[in-house]
Amino acid sequence: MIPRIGTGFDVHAMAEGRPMIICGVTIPFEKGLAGHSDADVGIHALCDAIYGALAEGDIGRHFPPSENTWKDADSARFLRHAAERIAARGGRLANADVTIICERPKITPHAPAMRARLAELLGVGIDAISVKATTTEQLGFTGRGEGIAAQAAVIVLVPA
Ligand SMILES: Nc1ccn([C@@H]2O[C@H](COP(=O)(O)O)[C@@H](O)[C@H]2O)c(=O)n1
Ligand SMILES: C[C@@]1(CO)OP(=O)(O)OP(=O)(O)OC[C@H]1O
Repeated sequence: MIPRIGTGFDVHAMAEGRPMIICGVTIPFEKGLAGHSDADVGIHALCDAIYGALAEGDIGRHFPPSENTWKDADSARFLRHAAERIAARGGRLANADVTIICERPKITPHAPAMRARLAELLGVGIDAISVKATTTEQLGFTGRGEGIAAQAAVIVLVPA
């Protein structure tokens, strides 16, 4: 097997009256994230990292925002698809590392549940999945609480 790296990045704006769903976990918070789907910024970055590792485009190619089917869609659907693409190539996910960038909500208390959910969706052990967080020291749109960013990196092993 040969290792292929992939990276992903996503941003969603904060919005009133929406759930705050990050890495498949609903977090109690006064706002949520706006998007065409459920706006799970962590899963979207992770999907893009996997598609990138496979050189199979990005989440918008597989799930176009122009298609009403994906309105308010559970992003678990997208991550399962990314996992299926790894399997279709005869590969396996070696590891994934997701970073959530925001001041609030605090992510660390939810990181164990997030890791467990992502591992379940990807069909890998929890040790293969990392979820961590950082602020931007109150700078920029994340610092002002206008939105949340996420970045992800993966190593996918594929047959030579
Ligand atoms: N939304 C966040 C942001 C950060 N954390 C945790 O706090 C630590 C310190 O953050 P800095 O940006 O000051 O480096 C960070 O390492 C995380 O453990 C968090 O849980 N949720
Ligand atoms: C996930 C999709 C699905 O329509 O919609 P959004 O929730 O807007 O999320 P984004 O990260 O902008 O990716 C684009 C779309 O593929």
